[in-house]
Amino acid sequence: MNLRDYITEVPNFPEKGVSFKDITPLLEDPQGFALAADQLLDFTEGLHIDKVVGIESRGFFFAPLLAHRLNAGFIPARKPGKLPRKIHSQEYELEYGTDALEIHQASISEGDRVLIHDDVLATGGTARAMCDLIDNLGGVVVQCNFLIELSFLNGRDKLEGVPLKSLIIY
Ligand SMILES: O=P(O)(O)OC[C@H]1O[C@H](OP(=O)(O)OP(=O)(O)O)[C@H](O)[C@@H]1O
Ligand SMILES: Nc1ncnc2[nH]cnc12
Repeated sequence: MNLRDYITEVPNFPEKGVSFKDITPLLEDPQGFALAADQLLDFTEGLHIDKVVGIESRGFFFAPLLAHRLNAGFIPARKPGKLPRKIHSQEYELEYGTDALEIHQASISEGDRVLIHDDVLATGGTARAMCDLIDNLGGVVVQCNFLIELSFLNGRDKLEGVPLKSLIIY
């Protein structure tokens, strides 16, 4: 099976006009899961990576596995108010209003080479915020990788200069 065959498109979720890309069938299938993990890892071939940042919540499905296989640390980027120690925060724009992502300040050291992983690149606001957060802490974003890219939303335009890789492009 092709990776795309594991994704179910759900029309009008979570709101009218949105075609939601549901990755849970891929997660539920051991072959699909392994194929996706292997191909995400292939994207990082030849790169030295110290830390893998996964974005809450769907970025948490693969980021820890990638970190383990790369012998790198896993860093959860969380929605506000969840992390107990000193944090760094970055706001980003949603269709209506703003949200923010936070990581522990101590999680990134100056010069750390960081892979950012999330399930979907849509408008790019989330990934841009994450890149800015890592930059501000002195880390170097060596790649952002995604299971799915919704190319018609032009997320790449917000991430100019950042190496981007996506497994499935709509
Ligand atoms: O490129 P963008 O337009 O910023 O959108 C992409 C983000 O949207 C989804 O997360 P969501 O906020 O729905 O949260 P979830 O992972 O907790 O479901 C997805 O998992 C990405 O993180
Ligand atoms: N259409 C979509 N499907 C799944 N996740 C998303 N995140 C943002 N847009 C999405």
